[in-house]
Amino acid sequence: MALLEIRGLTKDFGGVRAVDGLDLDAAEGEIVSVIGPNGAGKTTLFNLVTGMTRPDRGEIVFDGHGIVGLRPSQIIELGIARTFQNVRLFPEMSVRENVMVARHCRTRSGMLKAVLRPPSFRREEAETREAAERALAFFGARLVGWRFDTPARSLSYANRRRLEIARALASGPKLLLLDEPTAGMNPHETGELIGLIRRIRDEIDVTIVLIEHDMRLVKGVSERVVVLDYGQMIAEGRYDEVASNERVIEAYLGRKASPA
Ligand SMILES: Nc1ncnc2c1ncn2[C@@H]1O[C@H](COP(=O)(O)OP(=O)(O)OP(=O)(O)O)[C@@H](O)[C@H]1O
Repeated sequence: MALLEIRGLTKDFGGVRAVDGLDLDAAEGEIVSVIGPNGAGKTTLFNLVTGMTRPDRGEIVFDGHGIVGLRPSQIIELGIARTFQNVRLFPEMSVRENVMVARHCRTRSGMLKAVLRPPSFRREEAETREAAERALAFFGARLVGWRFDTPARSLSYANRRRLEIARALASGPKLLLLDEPTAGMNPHETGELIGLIRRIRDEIDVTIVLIEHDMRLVKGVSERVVVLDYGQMIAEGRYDEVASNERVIEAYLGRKASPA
């Protein structure tokens, strides 16, 4: 059984059908890229899976649970984490704190314990801190050591994007959704990210679905590529299969990104 099963997913915004009867699966441990021209419905798909938007029709089953109608926080607890197209961090909080916040969906202490700070709270906080530091260590030296305590706003753009991924990992997901992880990165940084995404899958045992316009990354990481256009899946397969598919080439003609 697939880890994620989407059936007949449909979402309208006024007169626009952003997602149109979509069926999509992701198997455990797979890396799937979702590509398509601007406005194809990719981000709406992520918003539907994470509970930020409610579908008009269709089913989303994750790890055996129907998740349509659950709150985003419940979906995170079940094991789906995401990053956003535009970086969304707490700029004044430190690098470590930004990641610790995400870990709180796995902790049990409430407000009262946070004020009284009994030993059980302090133990849990130490564990949260260690989990955050482990997630940050995934990026080599870039986000560790003295950077643990620097405010997120002082990081370079590429490091802020890395921090977002670390934060998503700290929530302990089974499924990681990355929305345009290379946006704003230079070719060298993109090259690094290709290796990193594979390492995350191999070492943390997480399934990854990503939206991406940079075809170098799509080619470099995907086991399967799904192409959307006007909310429908128009092609699916290995990168070289979809890149030479006539419907895909046609969908991209005259639009921004192209599957070269
Ligand atoms: N909240 C909203 N209200 C109205 N229309 C929306 C909303 N969100 C998305 N849409 C519309 O739904 C369609 C799909 O948008 P979506 O952002 O999902 O596409 P996308 O494939 O992620 O595009 P891009 O590659 O540009 O990020 C577009 O026509 C968009 O204008």
